[in-house]
Amino acid sequence: MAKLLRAAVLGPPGSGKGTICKRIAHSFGLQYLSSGHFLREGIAANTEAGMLAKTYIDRGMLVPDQVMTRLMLPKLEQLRNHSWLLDGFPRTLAQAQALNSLYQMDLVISLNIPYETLKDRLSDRWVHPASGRVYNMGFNPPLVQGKDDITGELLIQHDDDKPEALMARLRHYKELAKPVIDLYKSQGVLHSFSGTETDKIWPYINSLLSTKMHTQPSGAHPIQTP
Ligand SMILES: Nc1nc2c(ncn2[C@@H]2O[C@H](COP(=O)(O)OP(=O)(O)O)[C@@H](O)[C@H]2O)c(=O)[nH]1
Ligand SMILES: Nc1ncnc2c1ncn2[C@@H]1O[C@H](COP(=O)(O)OP(=O)(O)O)[C@@H](O)[C@H]1O
Repeated sequence: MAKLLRAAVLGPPGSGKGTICKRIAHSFGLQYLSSGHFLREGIAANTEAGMLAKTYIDRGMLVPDQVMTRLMLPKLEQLRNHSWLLDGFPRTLAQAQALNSLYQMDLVISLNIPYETLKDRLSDRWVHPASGRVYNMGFNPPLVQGKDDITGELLIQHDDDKPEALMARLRHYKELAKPVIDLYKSQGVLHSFSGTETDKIWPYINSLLSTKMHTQPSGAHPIQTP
């Protein structure tokens, strides 16, 4: 059985996790799972977990660990015969330990982006709720302003992207992400990237994934998730 790739991208809100995960999934045919997207699906579907998550997200807080592991781990179990890439999970040490009890991570990418850049990006972030497709008026604008390229449906801005919510989110992110980053550093699988432009960081990530994927055929599956 070819060894499968287990990878994750960590970073504060607006750091480009989703943008980079989409590029990796597209270039390497990896299954891509976004914790934020699954949470928003639960909120849109009015599930019990979704309603609970919304109370935390609206206050710029992280959703409780047991809600996140109950949401994410069964999805990974369904993909046990595929390589996969995680966007935005794990975000706390408890989540990382729950993940590590089931899977040995091969590669964890940590994005270090300056606060001012995050603030500017999030103020221009527009999303298509149903698909999770993300746009940015400066970086990747929609073909028609305010409309999703594929469906033509209206784009929205997340309440938690507003500057006043960002400070809280960033503070929470930093204090909770540090032990996760230290854990993967101690396992020798962490790769950190700093900068203010995804297009400048991408070539390094691309070559890192190429090395990882070619040293262990991933059994990758060509189906993309949004
Ligand atoms: N100006 C600019 N915007 C970017 C860049 N990379 C990503 N973005 C946009 O910034 C916002 C945050 O990116 P996203 O991938 O959603 O970050 P995430 O919150 O970490 O998943 C989105 O609107 C992206 O389209 C970049 O290099 N420059
Ligand atoms: N792994 C996680 N653990 C706890 N909360 C999470 C997790 N992933 C996402 N969330 C919550 O959902 C919100 C949106 O997540 P996401 O879509 O990844 O956006 P961002 O990367 O901009 O924070 C986060 O701000 C956080 O409140």
